[in-house]
Amino acid sequence: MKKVLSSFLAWDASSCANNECDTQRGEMVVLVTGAAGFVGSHVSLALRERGDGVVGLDNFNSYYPVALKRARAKNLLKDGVFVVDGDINDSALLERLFALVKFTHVLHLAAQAGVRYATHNPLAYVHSNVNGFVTLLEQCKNSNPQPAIVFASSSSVYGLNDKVPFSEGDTTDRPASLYAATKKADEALAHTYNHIYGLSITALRFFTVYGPWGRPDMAYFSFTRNIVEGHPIRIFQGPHGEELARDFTFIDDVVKGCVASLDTATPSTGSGGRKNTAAQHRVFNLGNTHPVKVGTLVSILEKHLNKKAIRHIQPMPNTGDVMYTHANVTKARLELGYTPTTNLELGLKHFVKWYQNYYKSGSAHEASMSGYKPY
Ligand SMILES: NC(=O)c1ccc[n+]([C@@H]2O[C@H](COP(=O)([O-])OP(=O)(O)OC[C@H]3O[C@@H](n4cnc5c(N)ncnc54)[C@H](O)[C@@H]3O)[C@@H](O)[C@H]2O)c1
Ligand SMILES: O=C(O)[C@H]1O[C@H](OP(=O)(O)OP(=O)(O)OC[C@H]2O[C@@H](n3ccc(=O)[nH]c3=O)[C@H](O)[C@@H]2O)[C@H](O)[C@@H](O)[C@@H]1O
Repeated sequence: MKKVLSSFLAWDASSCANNECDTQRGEMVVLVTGAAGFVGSHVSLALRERGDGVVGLDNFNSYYPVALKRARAKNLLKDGVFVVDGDINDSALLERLFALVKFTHVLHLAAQAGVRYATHNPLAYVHSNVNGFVTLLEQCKNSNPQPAIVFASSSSVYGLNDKVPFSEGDTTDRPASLYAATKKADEALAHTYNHIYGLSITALRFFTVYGPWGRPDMAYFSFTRNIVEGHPIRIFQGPHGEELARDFTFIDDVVKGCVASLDTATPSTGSGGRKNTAAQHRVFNLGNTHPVKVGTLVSILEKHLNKKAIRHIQPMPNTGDVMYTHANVTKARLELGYTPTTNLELGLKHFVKWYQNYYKSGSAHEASMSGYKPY
């Protein structure tokens, strides 16, 4: 594997041997799990572009078209980021990877995402989001040096809370979906590994992220496809006819939040499984702070696509959705300098432009979601 990796990596791993990297100057060596995914591919590129060392890890599963994941990985390779094809549950693989590369940071984005699919395949969530996370934490705990960890939690942990906007200190004990419950478990596990082993861990609660190279299972993407192809779309509403709303957040803003979280992450204080002193344990909302109704999102898409949607208004299925999300990002602004700058109108314009250009190639139509049709 060393030979394979070294031939692909465009940075000098030896300069970061013995943990001599100065993270304040951006000289980080980052393992990005889920690097072939939507958020992972964007952050990997951003890190690489400013000169950090990046190695990706992704199992290229078929939850949505594998061709899209392969296309993202191909783009990354052009910029010197090699994505290892493997599972975060493979502890032997992780051990070999960490022996080969002295990671200063781990950006952990690999997960089974999607709220409603959890009712179809709950064990996929337990496999990747719970077992996989513990396997990765164990590897980080046993590494010397121990990398600082930043990982993706989710706005879904706020569950059935109706106090808005959501702040990090709010309770998260009423998850509405199994997906949310696994993200809540991740946050609890992060606390434990910080408490016992001194691992430095930051949880980022993303709010419905969208943009170019996005996820075909998400509403903005599947709506676009259906509008273009002349198929109806289903718009869910609450039990009393209320419209659902989301704090849709553009990918570039989320990338900035991820990079700032890595830049401000302090090193872990344990070594080789032993704790020395308490290390950093943080939680941040990364949202847009302006919730938009799903029907309004559809109207914006109609405008950018110059085509009307066939709207079917339906009761929200009992599959884990919440009515409303809204982030308070004061904490992220103060500690990370996070300020979202792209509104939904502009962000969807970027997405539609990418969609129209990318789909000319047609390659994202390949593969399947293991027979699962979410919409
Ligand atoms: N996109 C959003 O709106 C959003 C919102 C909140 C939280 N999140 C979280 O952010 C992270 C990234 O989300 P995304 O939208 O990029 O999703 P994504 O599905 O595009 O990316 C996740 C990647 O992880 C990989 N993966 C899954 N299980 C794996 C395993 N066991 N081993 C190795 N690789 C594995 C997948 O192949 C995929 O490429 C996820 O943790 C997700 O739960 C996303
Ligand atoms: O912020 C989050 O934590 C979550 O954001 C998204 O989940 P979701 O908000 O459900 O995103 P979409 O699947 O794109 O749905 C957006 C909205 O459209 C609605 N919708 C979805 C699908 C559909 O056919 N019709 C419809 O009205 C949903 O009910 C929801 O209100 C991601 O898919 C999750 O992985 C992530 O954890």
